[in-house]
Amino acid sequence: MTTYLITGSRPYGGDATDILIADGRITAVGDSLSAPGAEVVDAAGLIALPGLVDLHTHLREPGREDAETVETGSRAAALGGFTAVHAMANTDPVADTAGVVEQVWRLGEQAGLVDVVPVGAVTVGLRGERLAELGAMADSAARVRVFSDDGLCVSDPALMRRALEYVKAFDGVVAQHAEEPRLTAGAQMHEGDRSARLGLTGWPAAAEEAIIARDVLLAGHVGARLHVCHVSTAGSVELLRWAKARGVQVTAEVTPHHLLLTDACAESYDPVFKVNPPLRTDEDVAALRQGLADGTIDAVATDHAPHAVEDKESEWAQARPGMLGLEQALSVVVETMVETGLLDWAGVADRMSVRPAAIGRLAGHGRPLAVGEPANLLLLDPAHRAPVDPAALASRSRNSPYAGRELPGRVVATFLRGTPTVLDGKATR
Ligand SMILES: NC(=O)N[C@@H](CC(=O)O)C(=O)O
Ligand SMILES: [Zn+2]
Ligand SMILES: [Zn+2]
Repeated sequence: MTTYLITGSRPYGGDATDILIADGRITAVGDSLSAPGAEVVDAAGLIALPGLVDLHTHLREPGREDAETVETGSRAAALGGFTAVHAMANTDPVADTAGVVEQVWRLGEQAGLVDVVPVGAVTVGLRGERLAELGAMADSAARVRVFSDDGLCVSDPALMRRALEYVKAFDGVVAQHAEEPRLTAGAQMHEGDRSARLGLTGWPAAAEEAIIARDVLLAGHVGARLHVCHVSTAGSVELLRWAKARGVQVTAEVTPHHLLLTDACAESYDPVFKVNPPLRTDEDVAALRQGLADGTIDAVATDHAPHAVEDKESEWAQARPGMLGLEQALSVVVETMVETGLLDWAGVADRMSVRPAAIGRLAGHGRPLAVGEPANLLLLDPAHRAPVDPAALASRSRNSPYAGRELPGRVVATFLRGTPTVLDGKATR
């Protein structure tokens, strides 16, 4: 393995120093390190952070390889500074057996750009009728710990309770897509003044909050771990704060798009802004940022949801919900959380690496930048600003809500266990 000497970067935005990487680990951190034979990476002016961990990625393989594959999604992830991504189970076939999760895991190993960690479905075929083989997926080579029917809500409370009880046996967690389906039939966007004016059926905040309220009570009752996917409303943040204060083992994530964009985007009728849960109001965005800053929301997760052109470029009501996220996630967090003074760089590392790794029980990720640790890290140029060009994305899909928008920060390099997956801003494979 090549030895790398990263010179002059600022770990967690602190003082500039050198980092030496050998045999997949960080072997020295200090000033003016010398390492004969090492490949030198000049990182003056760059911030060093632990490799990012995404709890919520749609890689679309198997089934929709025209929209994304494990390989193309892994490349997008590496370019975004990620070293591990959780691959959601709403594929075709659904990842509800040991066979499918092992297939996804192997495809990730072959691509070799990030650790692809499969999420297992909670119910067979995401149908919400009976539990999938959770134990077999946990025991498989993929070692599944996160279970989710994401895309759909486990809406039956008795089934949700049984799933929570079941995953305790292997320290698993149920990641809930909180949407009471009886309240969102035909919903197209956030329910409020704007949806009324635009004539689009609304998705009320209460549809999300009702499920979160129910689920934190269930998780508290059975003593299990619950994770709430893509929290989008101020009321959800309040419920999470209440549940955590009562000692419920609940964690939650917010997406970059819910930190930046609002339902005003729907005025354009451009379906690139159609997503579940929908973009909400300015007040919701402010509460989500505050909740992430104070730790009520544990993590940023992308909900990277690639869609083929024919599924996205249609009229609003026909378009599939979901937007790309991996390649711009860190930039959006820099704009919404760092440049606003809500989080420092250590806080970014905590919410995008340390805590998501802990929630997914990924031992080798979310580790400090310190001697002896696995060399999973990224180098970011915080001064770089450029408009997003969807044609330049590594994802196979083009449904970026940030097209043409200028965002701060550029990932210059990513290392996965000491091997560069990105150098000079380009994927190495
Ligand atoms: N977020 C979305 O709007 N869509 C996701 C499913 C999901 O995350 O609920 C998808 O799979 O496309
Ligand atoms: Zn979802
Ligand atoms: Zn999702």
